[in-house]
Amino acid sequence: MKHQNPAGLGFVKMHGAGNDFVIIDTRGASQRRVTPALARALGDRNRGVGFDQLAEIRPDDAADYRLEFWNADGSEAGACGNASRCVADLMMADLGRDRLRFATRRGMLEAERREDQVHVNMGHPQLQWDEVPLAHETDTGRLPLDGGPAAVGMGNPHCVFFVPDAEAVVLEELGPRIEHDPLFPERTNVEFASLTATDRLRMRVWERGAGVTLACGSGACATAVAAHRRGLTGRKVVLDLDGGTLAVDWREDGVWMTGPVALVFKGVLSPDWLETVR
Ligand SMILES: N[C@H](CCC[C@H](N)C(=O)O)C(=O)O
Repeated sequence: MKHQNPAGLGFVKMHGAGNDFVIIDTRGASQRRVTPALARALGDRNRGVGFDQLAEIRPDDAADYRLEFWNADGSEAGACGNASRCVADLMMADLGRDRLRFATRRGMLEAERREDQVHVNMGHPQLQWDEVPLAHETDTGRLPLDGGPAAVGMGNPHCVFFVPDAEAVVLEELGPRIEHDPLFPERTNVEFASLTATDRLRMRVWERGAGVTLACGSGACATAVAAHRRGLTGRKVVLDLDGGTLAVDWREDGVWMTGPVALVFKGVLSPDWLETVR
């Protein structure tokens, strides 16, 4: 009865504002670790499970746990705000706590449950360029820009464009061109935002390694930081993304981000399927 083989790998599927994740806990000593090939295979929405990012929970001496993030194309991401909130929601329930600390490639981050939402401190932004010298046909008149784009790091790279109407942007066309522009040797996530009120932005995103996604937490943080530095908004902003609404508050201690989280299902990857992953 090979389908009852207990060597399958358990996972949890969650999403935050439609930004969807597979979460795998590999803290157990005998657990199979995530590899780029496993991330790519699992990220396949036809032959795998499908996700925007895969979050791997690892042990950590100084924190409650460590998180590694993988994109659907098998590449690694240094940060993922929405997956951080989803995993924190799970772990807080497990640990019976309302706050925790987790280690990531960009450093130690913290999360808190306040009322029914999980807030995560994404750390301080890394300000690269307030205006990127991007020589692109983005400014052809088809997509008028409100100034050049800004480049903001949130542990991962973001290139943020302010445009009069983010809805009009053809993400599939511009996103990959900017993602792969030689100005960004590690590629970049790409955001388009327009101001809809003094404290509100409409934002759409093309993610490095994942393509169009319904939301992006670190992208929302980067966009809020860029909007404030450009004098468009204060330090607290609400962002309406394709899959829901996120709120960002750039405080003294870092950029806090919050929004909804949902547990979709728990599952077990079959050993037969795992065998096919090379
Ligand atoms: N969805 C994520 C960001 C993924 C970024 C990833 N695509 C990268 O390569 O940096 C978030 O909520 O922050």
